[in-house]
Amino acid sequence: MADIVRVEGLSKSYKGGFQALKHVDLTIREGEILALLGPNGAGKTTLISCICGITSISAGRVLVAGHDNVTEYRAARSLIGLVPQEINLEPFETVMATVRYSRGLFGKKDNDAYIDEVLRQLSLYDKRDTQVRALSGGMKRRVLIAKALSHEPQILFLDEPTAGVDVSLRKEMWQTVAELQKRGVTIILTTHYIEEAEAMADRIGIISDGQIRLVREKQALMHELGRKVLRIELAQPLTEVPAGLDTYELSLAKDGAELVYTYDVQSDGTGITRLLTALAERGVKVRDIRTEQSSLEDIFVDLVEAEGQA
Ligand SMILES: Nc1ncnc2c1ncn2[C@@H]1O[C@H](COP(=O)(O)OP(=O)(O)OP(=O)(O)O)[C@@H](O)[C@H]1O
Repeated sequence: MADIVRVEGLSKSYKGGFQALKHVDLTIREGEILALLGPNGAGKTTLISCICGITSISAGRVLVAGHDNVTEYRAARSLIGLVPQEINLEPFETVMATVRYSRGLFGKKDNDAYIDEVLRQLSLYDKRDTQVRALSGGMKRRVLIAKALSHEPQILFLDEPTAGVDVSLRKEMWQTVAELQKRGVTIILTTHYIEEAEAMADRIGIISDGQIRLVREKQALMHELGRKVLRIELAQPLTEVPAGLDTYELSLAKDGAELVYTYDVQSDGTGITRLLTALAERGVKVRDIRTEQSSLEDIFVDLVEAEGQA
């Protein structure tokens, strides 16, 4: 996959001196969905605003399909659509007029056939003559996407597309984004919902404190992170892990009252039944068992904390 956006050594300090981005390097691949995941205030909005050229850069540069987004602003910007976090629509305008107006802002010639196509993609076509105020929240969000797509960009940035949105609308948005990707749009979204990154992204970038902590294929990340812990409460405490169980990743906790088995969720068999049988054969009596998923969230928090201390 070719690179469509390159961010090189990007730093951003706001007036007053606060440094929101610290030497960020990031490559976005053509056709992918990249989720930028990070806690509040991590710098996600600042990063996409800098890439889109609506916030000034303090150091470094951004290339959009080879165009520097400062020295070749127009060429770079014309390739980008940005869906902002806030719904800022003119309530009395119709859907069609709203989207047409956005296209005009980019100096593009009228092309209602294209806009109709975008509205169809977003299931808004039958609302094209409806005033924005009469739309549901989900439809308004799709109008924001239609506006962002109005000038035929190749890259779409979605800033927290589902913040404050209920579960069914969130799923609807995920579907919409997947459809857009199928049609060849490269998509970058910011989110602090881990399950959103998990559901949608090809790659996940984790950002905190103005720095990209890692960017990884989702599958690889889930593989690394998809570990579970089985806590086996023992009837009698042990002083050491019973012999002959080397194939299991076992440790003792709670002064030997608990045997902890860590296993990979992705592997075909978890080995739990075999482990429990092996324990019974060794006379180890089990009082209770419970599992804990080491979620993407745990790993995310661990990672952000560990990196923060490094
Ligand atoms: N215009 C501004 N002036 C000064 N500081 C700002 C400005 N905009 C953002 N910041 C600060 O920069 C940091 C990063 O903000 P940003 O909005 O990029 O974070 P975010 O990751 O998008 O957060 P959220 O998930 O809450 O939207 C925050 O500490 C924020 O307070």
